[in-house]
Formats: sequence, C-alpha cells, structure tokens
Amino acid sequence: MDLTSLRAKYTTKGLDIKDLNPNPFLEFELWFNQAMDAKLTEPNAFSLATVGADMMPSIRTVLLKIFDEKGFVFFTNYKSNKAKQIEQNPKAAALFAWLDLERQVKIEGNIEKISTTESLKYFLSRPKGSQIGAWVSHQSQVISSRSLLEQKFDEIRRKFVKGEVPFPDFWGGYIIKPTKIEFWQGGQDRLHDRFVYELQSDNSWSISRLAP
Ligand SMILES: Cc1cc2nc3c(=O)[nH]c(=O)nc-3n(C[C@H](O)[C@H](O)[C@H](O)COP(=O)(O)O)c2cc1C
Repeated sequence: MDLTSLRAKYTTKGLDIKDLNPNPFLEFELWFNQAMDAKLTEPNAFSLATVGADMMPSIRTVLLKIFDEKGFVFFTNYKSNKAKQIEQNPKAAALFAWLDLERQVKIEGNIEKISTTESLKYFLSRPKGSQIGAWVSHQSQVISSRSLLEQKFDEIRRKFVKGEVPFPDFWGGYIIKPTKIEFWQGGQDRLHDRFVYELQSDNSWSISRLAP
C-alpha cells in the first residue's frame, strides 16, 4: 500500500517561547486539560518505551493515572515484560500523541516503582472487575486459550463475592521522573514548533527551541 499521498495540513497557530510556562509540569497540565476539553479518546493513553538488557526497544500503550511535579504514574503488572525491562534498565520514554490537536508531548526520564501504600490506594479505587482482572492475568506470559482466563476470572470472582479483593503484591504503579519534556505543535509547511525542557543540575528547567 502506497501512503505517500496521505498528507495532513497543520493549521494551528503555533507556539512561541513566551507562551510557555517555565514549569513543564504546568505546561503539561494545560495541554492535558485542553486534550480533555477537546474530548479526545483516552487522552491519558500514552506509548511507553523501555529497553531491557538485550537493548531491543519495546513499546506499548498504558494509561496515565496521576501526574504532578514528582512525575507521571501508570499502573501495571510487576512481572510483565515491561517490568523486567525496567528492572534491567530503569529508564523510559513516554509519548502522548494528541493528533486532533496537532500535538505531541515526549517525556524521557528515570522510572521507579511507587510505594505500596500509593499503589494500594489506587487499587482500592478500581472497580471490582478490574481488581479481579489484576489477579487473573499473568501479563505478557503465553496462555493456551481465552477460556482459561475466563475460568480463572470466575473462580476468583466466586472466591471474593462477599469480601474485598486482596491487593496483589505483583501489581502496582511506576513513576516516570522526567529529565526531558518536549512539546510539539504542528505548523504550516512542516515548520512545526518544538520546545524541549531539560532538567538542570540545580533542579531548574532550561527551555530550548528545536528544529522540526
Ligand atoms: C488503550 C490501552 C490502555 C492500556 N493501559 C494499560 C495500563 O494502564 N497498564 C498496563 O499494564 N497495560 C495497559 N495496556 C496494555 C499494554 O499496552 C500491554 O499490552 C501490556 O501492558 C503488556 O505489555 P508488556 O508485555 O510490554 O509488559 C493498555 C492497552 C491499551 C490499548
């Protein structure tokens, strides 16, 4: 299939350094709220890239659940492929592609587990079905059929039909602590605007414009 004629025009006003908040987390919050206001599908979904000891990059979608000046938090299975890669190499990149807004945000940084208390707090806020789902799925392992998953789901649901679903010790959150955050806004004739914030040794953030 030849896609060479598939071409979108970027028409948005563009970005200027004077429009940017000196604090990249506040800039991200502004863009995130605009993605919410635009009613994008799952605006908190992002591509998470990790690289394990074999140096082969791996990427998948996860959902951002918390963000503040400490970093960006998502939840997953601590025995999954991504978790193994993070253990081997605690660095990650995250990409939010808000294409309807002609925007992307790219985040790079260090990644670590959040505390069990914080993971538990989020686990308790999840619907019961999702809590059971965390128990059922040995994420990233080969399984022989879907029916096995469904059987296990039923077993666990019956077991905890009355009481609370216990918190699985192999499940929880990771926080990406950024050292770089890049904001990209589409511009006319491929003259896009890119600004990268980089964390300095005194914990301040520099801002540089990058060529598109
Ligand atoms: C929209 C969407 C949201 C997802 N959110 C999560 C998530 O928050 N956590 C998660 O572990 N997997 C999530 N997944 C599944 C992952 O993309 C991936 O299949 C899974 O985490 C296993 O990845 P791994 O084998 O690289 O560890 C999501 C997938 C999609 C399409």
